[in-house]
Amino acid sequence: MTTRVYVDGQEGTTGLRIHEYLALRGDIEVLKIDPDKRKDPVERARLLNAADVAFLCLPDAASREAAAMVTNSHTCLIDASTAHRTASGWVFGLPELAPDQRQMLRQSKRIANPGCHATAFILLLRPLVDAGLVPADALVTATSITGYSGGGKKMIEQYQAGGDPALDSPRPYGLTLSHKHLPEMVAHTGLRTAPVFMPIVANFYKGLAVSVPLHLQELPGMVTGHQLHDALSARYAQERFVRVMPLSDPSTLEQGFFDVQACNDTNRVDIFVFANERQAVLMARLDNLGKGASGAAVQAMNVHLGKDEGLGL
Ligand SMILES: NC(=O)C1=CN([C@@H]2O[C@H](COP(=O)(O)OP(=O)(O)OC[C@H]3O[C@@H](n4cnc5c(N)ncnc54)[C@H](OP(=O)(O)O)[C@@H]3O)[C@@H](O)[C@H]2O)C=CC1
Ligand SMILES: CC(=O)N[C@@H](CCC(=O)OP(=O)(O)O)C(=O)O
Repeated sequence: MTTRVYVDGQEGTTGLRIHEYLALRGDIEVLKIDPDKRKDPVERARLLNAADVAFLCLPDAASREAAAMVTNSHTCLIDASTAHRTASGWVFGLPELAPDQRQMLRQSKRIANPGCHATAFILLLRPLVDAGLVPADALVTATSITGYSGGGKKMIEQYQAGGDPALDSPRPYGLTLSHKHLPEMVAHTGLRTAPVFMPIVANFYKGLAVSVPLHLQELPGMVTGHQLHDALSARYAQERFVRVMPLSDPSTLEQGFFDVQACNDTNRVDIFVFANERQAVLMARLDNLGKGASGAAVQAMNVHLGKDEGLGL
């Protein structure tokens, strides 16, 4: 039996990439909206209600509007926006979050997929908070380096137009210290306090790496880099899309520089612990359009439908 899928926001960065994944599948019938009607509420409502699964690849306000248009109990919504990530009644679309997450995704018709920075941050911290190695009341900081496609169509156009020398160098942002991913970072790690979070966008298309520095002496007991690494390795041992790299990854240290783009065109997250006796830096890298957005959305659909989680890449 084929699954009928509609992508609301089909012309956007996330929507287009989801279509590329769906095109590889024989078990999916894609419901397309006439391009002239793509913002027509009547036509959108018709297709949203006709779909078994509908992806919302829209700005937050339009996602809330789309969710309200679904009047049947059958359609499963998978929202890529920030609108519902901590909302009650919605399950967080990160299968690797906790042992019972897949079961919750199977049962729910409302799935809110994580933000790209948040995916990396949560996958680093959640197992360590659960294991008591990082206490829930720890005060944590995080930096993220991201490609410009994370900013959607407008930012992509701005970078690709060229001619603005300010865009040549990396640009820190989120300097109001209220980035939109902070609520989900708190809600899904178990941390009580939001991290000080500084994202940096740079002049490359895609790829993202979040870094979390830790002073080991500030953690309870005598936590070592080995323990942090062991806890992450144990949690993700059975996860096909999360790879925990060797402690203080020798090949990265040999190169001397971290490659932010090495997960591009995959649905993978690579996790690193670099450590000495006093300090550690946790790092997670992913493709912001893959595991950070469209790949994750298709994976969540596969989990919901009880299908193989692979994306057919
Ligand atoms: N890019 C990324 O790395 C990630 C993005 N996300 C989230 O996914 C969502 C989509 O992001 P992204 O694809 O980057 O954004 P884009 O700006 O690339 O695309 C958004 C699309 O939504 C369309 N749209 C806007 N309003 C409406 C409406 N009322 N009805 C129907 N369509 C509408 C836009 O149309 P038009 O073409 O006319 O502008 C556009 O095609 C956002 O909430 C974003 O935050 C999540 C994770 C990562
Ligand atoms: C470079 C850039 O601007 N990136 C976006 C994040 C993209 C993402 O994950 O987005 P959503 O939360 O919108 O789903 C940002 O930091 O706001």
